[in-house]
Amino acid sequence: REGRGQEPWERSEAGGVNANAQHLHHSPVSSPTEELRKDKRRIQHGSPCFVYTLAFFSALGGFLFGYDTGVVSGAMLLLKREMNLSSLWQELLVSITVGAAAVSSLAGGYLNGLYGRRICILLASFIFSAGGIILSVAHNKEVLLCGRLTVGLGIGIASMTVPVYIAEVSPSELRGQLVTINTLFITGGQFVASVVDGVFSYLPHDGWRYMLGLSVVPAALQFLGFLFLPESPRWLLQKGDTQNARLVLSRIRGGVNVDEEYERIRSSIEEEKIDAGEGPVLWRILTFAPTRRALIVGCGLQMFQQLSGINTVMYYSATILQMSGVQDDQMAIWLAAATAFTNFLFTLVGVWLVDRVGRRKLTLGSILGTAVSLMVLAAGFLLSAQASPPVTFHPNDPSLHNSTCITYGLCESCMLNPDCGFCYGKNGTVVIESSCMPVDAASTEAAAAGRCSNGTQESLGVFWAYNYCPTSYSWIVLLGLILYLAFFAPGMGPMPWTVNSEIYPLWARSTGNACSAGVNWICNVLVSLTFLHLAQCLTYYGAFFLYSSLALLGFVFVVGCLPETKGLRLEEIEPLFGRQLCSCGAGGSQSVHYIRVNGGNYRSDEDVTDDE
Ligand SMILES: O[C@H]1[C@H](O)[C@@H](O)[C@H](O)[C@@H](O)[C@H]1O
Repeated sequence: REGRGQEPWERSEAGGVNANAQHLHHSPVSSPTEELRKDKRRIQHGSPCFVYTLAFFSALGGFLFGYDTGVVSGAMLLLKREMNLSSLWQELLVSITVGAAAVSSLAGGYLNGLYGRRICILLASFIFSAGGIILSVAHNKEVLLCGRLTVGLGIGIASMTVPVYIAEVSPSELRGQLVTINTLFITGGQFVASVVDGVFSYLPHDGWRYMLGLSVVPAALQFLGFLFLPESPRWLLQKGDTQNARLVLSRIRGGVNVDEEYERIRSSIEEEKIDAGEGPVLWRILTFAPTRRALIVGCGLQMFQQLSGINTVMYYSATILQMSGVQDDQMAIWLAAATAFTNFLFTLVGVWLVDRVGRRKLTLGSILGTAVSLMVLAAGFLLSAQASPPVTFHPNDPSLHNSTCITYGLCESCMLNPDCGFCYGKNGTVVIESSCMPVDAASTEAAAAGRCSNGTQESLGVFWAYNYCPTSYSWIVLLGLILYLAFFAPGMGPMPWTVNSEIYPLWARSTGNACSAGVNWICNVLVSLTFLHLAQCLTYYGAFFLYSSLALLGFVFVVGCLPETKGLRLEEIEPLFGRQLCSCGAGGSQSVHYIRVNGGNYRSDEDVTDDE
């Protein structure tokens, strides 16, 4: 398109670059005219009831994504004892799911283009069900690994298909909210997983079978639901199935007249066919400037979501809470559920805000707040490290002579070695007679030898701290954790998924989403696998300062590159990427509407106001 002299899309704010452009301004704050317009659209789109049903059944994919990634930590506590798992096997069982999700999300782009969204969702729910069954009947670690891999394949396909499907069936004024519901379901899945972990942790034998197997229920529900739910009308139209596309669109819109919407999608697909060029889709995306920019924005958002450390914070929330003085392990499990619930609750705020304040402002506020909260977390860890209690007691047990644990002089360095824990007594609030001991091979809840070989025994005045040090600055860490979730969950949690579902033209949508979801999963693996090493090299506060700097970098990226897509139709979004990448974000806050002027100049149904 570039260099053709005339852009098929014109920005009304562009200073009249093309005199043919019809334009429509509308203020970021809801004016009475805008409200009227919204009412008119609502009437035109009929009852959104069916769309909500579609969103619900699709978002079960998000629920399974959250459940299967969240449930494993609790299951692992039981599994490692029952199956005598080495730490290599534990790491394998946790990360194979995320790794498989990375691969299958990339493959999902191809499958989506070929077989459509509906078949992909059916496939994902079938794979989820199969994975759940394999996991619940597994009798050895190899079968478990196979189950975790299967579940990961389902997660990857669902993670890239569901947002695309919801975006394609939603009316534009509800799109942000409905796609964000998918992330609400992800965090809901993580919360339910943590409750299930809590409940079944009281069932030491086979409790993990229930934890891992319960996901079959929502997976089967989604599969059954999608047997009766329709394909995306946009995909049908793209494949030339015009009759079904019109039927489905009319069904989704509650039987009202869909001629205008249908024609608009059809003509935009026609135009895309001319624009899209030749060769593999990824190649075409990369060689066509607007889609290339959209891909950079989409992948960048997903990358910064993971680099700002959400999964580390979630995973280590139990540790963070233990630092704050929660000594009891059962209690820590329930407090981790409280963390997951907080994440869920603040995602709900995001659902409420996304179509009100828009994607750009929400993401900006969220990532800035995330960066500041990470600094608070880091400061809490720094102060705790500076006040770290020294090792004052060196037990004379010959079995310990080869252990590196006894070489540490401070709790801080002892705690950063995953093979060691801190064993201490208390005189009031003062730590006394403290030693650094190797951890028991069977459980991190006790030392391999000495006073703490039975774990914490308050009645004897003996305390065992694995992964944390007793500190009086823990409240700062706790404050940082709460602030982090409050800022991250409404914006940086859902927006990367929501924005990606809408920024690509139809021909590039599945491939664009596959790539950005792939980036999300790859960064997820990277961050989770490197955290412990990072903490050992840089300490906890160093690691969190690093995440904070990365979040600040993300802020700059969002300021420059993320345009506002609120209220625009999917067919109206591509031209937002018509300018240089770093200036794509500049026009975002103006909420300008675009109207296609190629061929017959289309008037949108909003072109009825006097501000034309
Ligand atoms: O958007 C989600 C959500 O924020 C989850 O809490 C997180 O675990 C995922 O990695 C992320 O993609």
